[in-house]
Amino acid sequence: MGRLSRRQLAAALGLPRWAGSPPTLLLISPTSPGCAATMASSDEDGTNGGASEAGEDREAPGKRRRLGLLATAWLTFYNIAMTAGWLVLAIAMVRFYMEKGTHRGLYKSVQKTLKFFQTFALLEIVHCLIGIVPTSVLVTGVQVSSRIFMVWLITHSIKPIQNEESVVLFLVAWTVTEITRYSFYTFSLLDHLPYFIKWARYNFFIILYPVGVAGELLTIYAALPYVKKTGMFSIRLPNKYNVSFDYYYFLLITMASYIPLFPQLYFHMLRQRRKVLHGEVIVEKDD
Ligand SMILES: CCCCCCCCCCCCC/C=C/C(=O)SCCNC(=O)CCNC(=O)[C@H](O)C(C)(C)COP(=O)(O)OP(=O)(O)OC[C@H]1O[C@@H](n2cnc3c(N)ncnc32)[C@H](O)[C@@H]1OP(=O)(O)O
Repeated sequence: MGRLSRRQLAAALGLPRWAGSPPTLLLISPTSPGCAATMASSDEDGTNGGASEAGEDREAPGKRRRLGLLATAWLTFYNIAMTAGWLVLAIAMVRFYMEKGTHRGLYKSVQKTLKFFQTFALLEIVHCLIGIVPTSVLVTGVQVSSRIFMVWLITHSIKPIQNEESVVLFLVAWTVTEITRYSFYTFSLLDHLPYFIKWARYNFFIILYPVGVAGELLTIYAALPYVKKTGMFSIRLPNKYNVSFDYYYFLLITMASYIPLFPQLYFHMLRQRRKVLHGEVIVEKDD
């Protein structure tokens, strides 16, 4: 029996063709002079940019690739569940605010739903790892882990900050983003993507990303005095393992890490926006 190529193997397993090592891509924009920069960026961020094969089945940017039946069914279920979860959260937040007229107590009233659906999003890293979505593991990993960190190690663990305005800031930014993003994926999978959803997916983030990040940073900042005072999650010397860890300094380092990481995610989304909304054509170079 002859050896299967990576593509044949992926097809046999019902996985998309980008499973395994991604092909080298060129992004060519017929309308934009930024072609060289775009080429570089696609390689830099480690994604295949959602590109498909050159040749007879080359697809337009943003057009969905063929997935196995099982993968499509799972992703459709996952995206519908996530859209519904974040919609429930949005409705609960609006109702809370309309009834109470204050943001105080809002986090407490929605925390269970938030924790459940944000933690469920860890599956997104799995989706990338097993190759059923073509997003970069690194980009998704940073995005999801920073959210998990905010939910569990900051807001859940540090009760005195739960009523900060900054918590509402990131909650609103995350909620609007996720309703848009998961409904975008759902409608794309069903091949009925309304233009408004596509437009919203690649425009809302321009405002929501900085708003969300500002909310996250201000919340961590508000947590600092409490963490310093209580020494929570910190390990002091001497101890039998001879290890020390200071959560306060860890938080300072985490805040500083937003400086290099956030622009990368933001520019990644701006590149995706150019590709999907402004139709930069993707040509694959054979590897
Ligand atoms: C331990 C502590 C660590 C702390 C570290 C701190 C540093 C943190 C620094 C930065 C922190 C950022 C924090 C984030 C805050 C916020 O979220 S604020 C609110 C605003 N946020 C956003 O706007 C988020 C934007 N992010 C995203 O949209 C994505 O999450 C992404 C991961 C960045 C990926 O986007 P993109 O590259 O556009 O890829 P995809 O949308 O995933 O699309 C690629 C193709 O894959 C298909 N696909 C992906 N997922 C699915 C799915 N679930 N179902 C079906 N299909 C999917 C998608 O359709 C695309 O396919 P094609 O169209 O065929 O190409």
